Amino acid sequence: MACRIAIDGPAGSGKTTVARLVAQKLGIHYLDTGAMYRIVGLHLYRKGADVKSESLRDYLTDLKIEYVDGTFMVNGSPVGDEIRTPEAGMYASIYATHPDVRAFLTNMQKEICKNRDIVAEGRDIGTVVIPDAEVKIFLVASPEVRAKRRYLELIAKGYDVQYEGILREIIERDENDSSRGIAPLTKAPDAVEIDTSDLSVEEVVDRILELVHLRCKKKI
Ligand SMILES: Nc1ncnc2c1ncn2[C@@H]1O[C@H](COP(=O)(O)OP(=O)(O)O)[C@@H](O)[C@H]1O
Ligand SMILES: Nc1ccn([C@H]2C[C@H](O)[C@@H](COP(=O)(O)OP(=O)(O)O)O2)c(=O)n1
Repeated sequence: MACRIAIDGPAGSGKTTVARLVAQKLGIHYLDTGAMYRIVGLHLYRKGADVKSESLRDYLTDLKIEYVDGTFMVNGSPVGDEIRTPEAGMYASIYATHPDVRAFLTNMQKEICKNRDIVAEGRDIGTVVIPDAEVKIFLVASPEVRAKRRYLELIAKGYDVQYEGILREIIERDENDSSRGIAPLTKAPDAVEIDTSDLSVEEVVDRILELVHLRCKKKI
């Protein structure tokens, strides 16, 4: 039986960092669903698609997303850092509220997660993508802590950002992601909540691994 680990939470709670490490330590697949929403968000923004349109399907027909050995390819080319900007995160959050975008990506994500040991991270993994996941984690941290982490991360990458602007963006995306009508960011009833505000990355990873060994029984 597969061991599927769902890690959900708001921006900057540590999902990507801990999910990659858990997957690496267990030697299993890893899926960053946020990257998929960022790819689609940037694509739709560049096409000038109106998120209020009834249908966005026509804008998605020429977007081929492939997932090859943990790397996303878009129309045959590997995805670059352009999806990691605060703007791309905001476009992702905006267009992620549209049912056509969610259907397009959720079907792909379910396929990738089918019948394999995997760590998948995002907003709706434990509630929509893998609702029967063996392990469900919901990471939380204060907006200020998450903004500071994202600010330091972007500064280290050479982006010219201000902490106050990042805090505003984080709060706006939190509101967007948790108040939308479809697949909102919310803790699944059977998810284990971990407040990462005062925990190191290693401490968060260790807590998740303890749950994996408990819930997945086999030592994967
Ligand atoms: N527990 C933690 N303590 C300190 N820094 C963290 C912790 N978890 C993640 N970070 C750092 O915060 C930044 C954002 O983490 P990330 O994993 O991208 O969050 P998310 O995927 O939830 O948006 C990264 O630079 C990461 O190294
Ligand atoms: N499973 C997912 C993953 C991301 N999204 C949307 C909502 C998020 O604000 C954006 C960007 O997600 P991403 O995980 O890359 O953002 P952070 O790394 O948490 O800052 O995409 C979603 O609606 N569902």
